[in-house]
Amino acid sequence: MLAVHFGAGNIGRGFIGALLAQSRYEVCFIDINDALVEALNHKQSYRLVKAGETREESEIDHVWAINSRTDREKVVATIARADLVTTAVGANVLPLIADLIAEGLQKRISETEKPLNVIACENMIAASSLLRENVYKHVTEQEKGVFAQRFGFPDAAVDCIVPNQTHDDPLTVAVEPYHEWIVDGTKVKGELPPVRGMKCVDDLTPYLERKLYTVNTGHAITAYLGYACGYPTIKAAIDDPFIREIVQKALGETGSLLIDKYGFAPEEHAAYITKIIDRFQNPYISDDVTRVARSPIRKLGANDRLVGPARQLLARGQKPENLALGIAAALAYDYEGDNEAVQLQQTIARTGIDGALCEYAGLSREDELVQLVLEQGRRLKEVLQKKSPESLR
Ligand SMILES: NC(=O)c1ccc[n+]([C@@H]2O[C@H](COP(=O)([O-])OP(=O)(O)OC[C@H]3O[C@@H](n4cnc5c(N)ncnc54)[C@H](O)[C@@H]3O)[C@@H](O)[C@H]2O)c1
Ligand SMILES: O=P(O)(O)OC[C@@H](O)[C@@H](O)[C@H](O)[C@H](O)CO
Repeated sequence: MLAVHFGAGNIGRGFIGALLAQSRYEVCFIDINDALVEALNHKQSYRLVKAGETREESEIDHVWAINSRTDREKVVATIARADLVTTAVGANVLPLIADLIAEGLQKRISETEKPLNVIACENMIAASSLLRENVYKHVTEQEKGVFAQRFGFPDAAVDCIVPNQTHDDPLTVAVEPYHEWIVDGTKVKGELPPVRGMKCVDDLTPYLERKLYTVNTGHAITAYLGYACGYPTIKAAIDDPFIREIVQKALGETGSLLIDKYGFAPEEHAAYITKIIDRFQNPYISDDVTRVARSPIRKLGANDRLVGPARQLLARGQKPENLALGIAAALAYDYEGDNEAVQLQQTIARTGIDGALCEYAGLSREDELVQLVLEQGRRLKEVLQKKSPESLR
């Protein structure tokens, strides 16, 4: 079996590609990073390290790669004969790879009637659906009919922390031992050849929202508060009692939303939160706050991990003060190495915090959430000033 996976980065090599290879797929990575592609083709394997107490190591083999910038035709031909296509390139990149996937699927139609599934493993609600929408922009009306019958774009929830890292061998990747990969089984076309660690469900939304609004909400707030307090890593940030308390309370807020919407058992959800905070404290992983905080404009999106649950809670008559404090911290994120942070700060300088929330989170100036974020922004400033006036950015 052949899997084509877009994005040979942290989650591509460390999680999706590794599980596929361990499930006896030959994995063809598609990337635009020359050095990575060359190294994968040279070695055709890489080392996977489980960053836990026992530090298990294994060799992932039967892998190779294509550079989609220089070898488009090869990518198209490989998609045409694949048994599965997956992505982990970043949500913002999905529209940029859609034309290439469309071309591969067009070629496939002329060669075989076999169905194929394309699963976007990105941190957002309905990433595969977004990819499908973008792929359909590149095909004719007539082709759309065949595409709809033959090609599935099941949405998915993926969870495994893979930090940025450097090793002597740049292909080596260390990942946390925990992982979860849940796929919307109702959108699968034909048979999905089994993948170790992948679970298909009939109703993905509760799992997807539980993951995004717990793991990623907590992670983002830890990162933005950690950055504001001058901590370099997620572990250092979550070890700070002030940050841990805010994160715990914010996850209490999203928890009440998730329990209310989907009927999760409160004790089980509390255990889920505890487990996640433990994962942030993993002493065998060093995860930079700037990785987790990356792309603050995307993270401030209307349905994303911060504003998404906060809006829903307000609509239910609840006041998510700790989420609002997390949003205020995200708006303060001014790391110069992050293009979105730079753009965010320019927008704030031009239009104010409320203007930025209107532009990026789809809110209006009168929205209760905007007022709550402004209020919590003042609280955050006071806390930080008391904590360490000299570290206040
Ligand atoms: N790292 C994690 O802990 C984690 C966990 C779950 C989900 N995710 C999600 O997985 C996705 C990837 O995250 P990551 O941490 O692996 O990022 P990463 O930066 O390590 O990897 C992304 C890879 O995509 C490649 N890429 C960029 N543009 C491309 C293009 N046009 N065509 C082909 N390849 C392209 C990059 O060169 C890079 O190798 C994101 O959506 C992220 O939210 C990450
Ligand atoms: O990948 P992002 O930028 O959406 O979010 C950063 C982290 O929160 C994320 O990568 C987590 O490590 C991951 O989602 C854990 O499963």
